This record gives sequence, structure tokens and C-alpha cells, in this order.
Amino acid sequence: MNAMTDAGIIRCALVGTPNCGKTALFNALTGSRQKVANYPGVTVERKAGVVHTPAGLCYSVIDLPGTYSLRARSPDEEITRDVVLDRLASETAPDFLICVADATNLRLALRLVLELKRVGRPMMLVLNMMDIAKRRGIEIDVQKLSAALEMPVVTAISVRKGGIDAVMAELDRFVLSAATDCAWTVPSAANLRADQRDADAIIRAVVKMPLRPDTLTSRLDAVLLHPVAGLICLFAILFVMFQAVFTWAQPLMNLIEQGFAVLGTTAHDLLPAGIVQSFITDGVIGGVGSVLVFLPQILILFLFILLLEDLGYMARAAFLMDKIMGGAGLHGRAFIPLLSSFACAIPGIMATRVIDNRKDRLTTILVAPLMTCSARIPVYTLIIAAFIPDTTVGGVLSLQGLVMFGLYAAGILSALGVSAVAKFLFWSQEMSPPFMLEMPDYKLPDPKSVLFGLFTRAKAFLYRAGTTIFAMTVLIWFLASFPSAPAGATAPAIEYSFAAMIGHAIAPVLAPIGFNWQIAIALIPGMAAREVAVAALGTVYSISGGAENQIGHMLAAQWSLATALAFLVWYIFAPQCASTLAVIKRETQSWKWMWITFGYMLGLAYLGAFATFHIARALGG
Ligand SMILES: Nc1nc2c(ncn2[C@@H]2O[C@H](COP(=O)(O)OP(=O)(O)OP(=O)(O)O)[C@@H](O)[C@H]2O)c(=O)[nH]1
Ligand SMILES: [Mg+2]
Repeated sequence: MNAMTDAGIIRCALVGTPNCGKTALFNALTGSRQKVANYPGVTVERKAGVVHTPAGLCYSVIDLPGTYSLRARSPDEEITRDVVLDRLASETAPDFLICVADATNLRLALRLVLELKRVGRPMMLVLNMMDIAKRRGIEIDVQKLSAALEMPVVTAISVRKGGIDAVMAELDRFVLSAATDCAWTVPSAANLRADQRDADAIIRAVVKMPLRPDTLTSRLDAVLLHPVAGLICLFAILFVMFQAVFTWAQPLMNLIEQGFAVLGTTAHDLLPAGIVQSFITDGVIGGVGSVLVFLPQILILFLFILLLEDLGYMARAAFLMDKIMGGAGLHGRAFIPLLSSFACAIPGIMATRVIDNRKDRLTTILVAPLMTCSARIPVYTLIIAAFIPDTTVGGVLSLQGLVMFGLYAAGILSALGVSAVAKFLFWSQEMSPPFMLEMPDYKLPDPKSVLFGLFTRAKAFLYRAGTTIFAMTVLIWFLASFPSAPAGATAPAIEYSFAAMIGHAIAPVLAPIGFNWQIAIALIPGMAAREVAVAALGTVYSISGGAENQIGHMLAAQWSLATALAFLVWYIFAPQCASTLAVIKRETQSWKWMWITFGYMLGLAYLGAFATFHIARALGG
């Protein structure tokens, strides 16, 4: 037995139907922390890790997107097909396939195993989710199954690392032998039906189903998938989510804000007046601190998204929204990518790989950046807190929360509008394939994995604050501080700086939408990350305005309501994120779609802000 091939370590690949727990198994085997969630299509790219077995062998393991057949339909399934069939120039084929199957849902899983056998590589089958199978009273004769499939079969509970020893033991037993010839050909519908018949026959021989089937999922679905009650529940959930983001976070945000205020005054008092003091108080604390305040809101948003994902609700929401979105030219499959875009458009755009039809996928990519990503939260919150009174409507709903909800709704509605227009302009002739998505069973979220998800998000946000946002803040501070004011100058020092020169140069273009030069200078570094605009405004205004540490108060004193509203509208639409544009280029493999996205978003932002500014001013704002 020798796990080392001439080319290096043995390579195995995890293959299985969507949502069967491949990534959970991958994480358990390799100690990685890849994203696991309860809906089909979580993994959309290949991820590699390393396993060290008890016998001291070392394997490389690849986690792959789920698929029902190697007859790949969508870009994520193509990745699985290409890895399994050795079609990638950049990597050698896996020596060993670890098939993963959801033990509670074996029909399509076994059909895939039968198809994979024709690839001619050594294989094993991991029956995952055995905890749920046992609870439901599903009995599987593992030995008989192994004999029928002619491959080792082990059981596992991957989320709790159950059965990992058995998988490792199989890896230790594995003897590298030459793969037999690949007999796989693209299966026709008749081939798939024949495989399904064989799979069903095996299931009849080895699986004993319980007399009383599990009804919790179907009872919940009777309400949650109901065309009317289901939609009401969905909107109620989303509404509570947005209210929560705004109201629950407030006490924590106040605390962080006070912390930074104390830090700012302490630094101001301790440091001698001059460049260093200005850098620390205006640049670092005023800039980065102003963004860090928003951590609680971002975490509350993620808490909701993580809970919905783990519960198994996402696929239901997608199903409910299919009709509504279909009216606007969006496919039901677009829902999960679009909802993920509330966190950030980048994973959202990558998640569109599960959409098989190219035009549906392009439409989704085109509108994903209109979803309110978490980087807009700081901008929205800052402006809302400064300009919208903190009152309640009807005694319960916070007005500020309602405005926030309105901004989210504006993003969603404009996405529907843009996709309707895109459908009309680019592909009015084409029909979308029907919506098909397997509904996962409801599961109670695992607190550990939810906490870990929150921790990862917090880390990513802090990392961004410490790198991109910090770097941009330092740049702005530098531009706003140099050259310093000449002796005997009367205007504030910043008026003589590079920032003012650049800002004044751009300002005429932005004047029609009510933006002053301070906003102009905040928008450019805002391309690196949307939150930078908040930090930049903080720095620019604290340098021009003196000791006041509350950006909100400074803005309220200096901007008209019309400008503030125009600024909010600008942020609904503006393509203020270079990384999103780069991902669009990568995922569509075309500059054309990147520029179309950039162009239409910029156009909408300018027109929207222009209209808002002038209407608000006409109304006296
Ligand atoms: N109860 C239980 N849940 C599991 C088990 N393995 C995975 N899960 C859950 O099943 C869901 C799907 O797990 P993933 O690992 O994301 O599935 P996947 O096969 O990688 O899915 P895709 O990447 O979408 O193809 C998650 O909610 C997991 O927490 C298990 O053994 N028992
Ligand atoms: Mg996965």
C-alpha cells in the first residue's frame, strides 16, 4: 500500500448531489471552514484541502459543486464534470472518487453513483446524514448496498464529524491501481431512466422505509409554501430583518461610538498639536472608527441570513418569488444569488453559476449589484441618523427603520425594473427553462456553525477596515492635509489642500445633483469600498470642521436635506465598487457586460440623484 503516486500525493474528489453534505464532510476531513448551508448550490467552485490519515498517509481532497449528473447544465456543474472527467489542463484527474449521498434521499444520489461508475475510477460511497435517517426510522443495509454497488460504503454524520474514522480507514485501505478505461458518454434521457430503474431496484433491496413518514417538513410547507400565506410570511421575515438591522444594533453602536469618541479626545489631549495628532485623531480614529461603528448592524444582517440559510428556508423563498420575479424577467433560481447580494454582490454574482440558462444568469449578474450590500449600510445609516427624525410611526415602527426599508425596497424594485428592460432589449425572444430546485428538509440551525459564520464575517469586516478602508483613509487624510495653509491664510486649512483642488475640479459635474466638493472627494476612494465614503467624509469634515467628532452632526449642519436625499439615491444605484466590476468581468468573461453594468448604474445614479435633489428642493428640502 502506498499513497504516493509518481506525480505526488493521491488525489480524491468529493462528488454528490447538491446539499448532501459534501462540504461538511470536506471540512471534517481537512479541518477547513468552507461554507456549509442548507440549500442546493452553496459550493460553486472547486476547493482543495489535505487529509492526513491515521496510517500517516497524505491525500489531497477536492470539494466540488453538487450535481445530479455529469451531463452538466450550469457553470458550477461543469466544474464538477471537468474535474471528474479529467478535462482540465491545469490539474490531473482525481485518483479516487468519494461519492457522498444524503441517506434520507437516495434515489437521485444512487443514480449519480451508477453514472459515476462508468468513469472507471476507484470509488467509495459515504452515506451522510445518518442522524436524520436514524431519527426517521430509515434502515439501510450497508453491506448489501456495498455488494450491489461493488464499492466500499460507510455511514457518516459529517456535521458532527461522525464516521470520519471510517472514511479515513477506507482511504488507508485504498491501493492505487490504474484506472480502468472511461466508459462514460453523455447520458441520454433513456440512459438516465435506465440508471434510475437500477437505482430504484437497489433501494428496494437495501432500504427499509419507516411506516410513518416524517411530516414536520410537509406541515411547515403547507403554510410556508402557500401562495398567499407563504408570501406574507416571507415579507414579514424580510421586514423584521430590516427593522432589526436598524433598531437592535443601536445600543451597541452607541457604545462603540462613545468608545471611539473617548479614544479621539484622549489621543487629542495626549499628543502634541501637529501632524501626528491630526493623523491619529482625524485620519485613523475619525476615519476607520467611523466605519467600525457599523459592525453590529452588519452582524445582525448576517445573523438573519445565516439562520435562514441553515433552516432550509432559502429554497422556499426562491420558490415563492419565482412567479413575481418571472414577471420581471428573472428566474426563480436568481433569488438565492440576489439574497446573498444583500451581504455582498461578489458571492452573489458567483452564486449565479447555479443558473443554467446563460441569459437568466447574465440578467441576474446585471442586477445583483443593485441589491443593498452590507457596505451600503454605513452610508445609509449615517445619512438617515443625521437627517431623518428618530420618531416612531404608529407607535411601533421606527421611522428611520422605515426609510432604511425603503432604500432596500428601492434597490429590489429597480433590480426588477432593470431585468425587465434587459429582457426586452437583449433577449425578448427566448423562453426560460422552468424553475426546478430541490427543497431541502428543514433543520435546526447549528449554533456553533452560525456563531462561526458571524465570526468569519466580523473578521472579514475588520480586515477590510484595517486594510482597504485604512489605506484609503490615510490617503484622504494626506490629500486633505497637504499642502498646508500658507501663513496668514483666512479660510480653513483644507481649502488649500490637494483634496480641495481635486474636489473643486470634479464638483461642477456633480453640482447639478446637489453634491459639493467634499462629497466629490469622498466618492473617488469610495470605489475601493463603499464604506470608505463615510470614512472620507469623516476625515474631510473633521479636518475642516475642528474637534467635533460626530460626522452625523457635521453633515446635518452643512448639507441640505435635498443633498442628503440625493446622496442616498446615488448610493442605491452608483457602481461604487471596483471589486464587483472585476468579478462581473471574470464571471461573464467579457468586458462588454462589465461596462454595461457600470454604465447603466452610473446613469441611474446620476438621473436618480438629479431628480431627487430637484424635487426635494422644490418641496422646500
Ligand atoms: N443533520 C445533519 N446535517 C448535515 C449533515 N451533513 C451536512 N448537514 C447539513 O446539510 C446541509 C448541506 O450541507 P453542505 O455540506 O453545504 O452540502 P453540500 O453537499 O456541500 O451542498 P452544495 O455545495 O450545495 O452541493 C447543511 O445545512 C449542513 O449543516 C449530517 O450528517 N447531519
Ligand atoms: Mg458544498
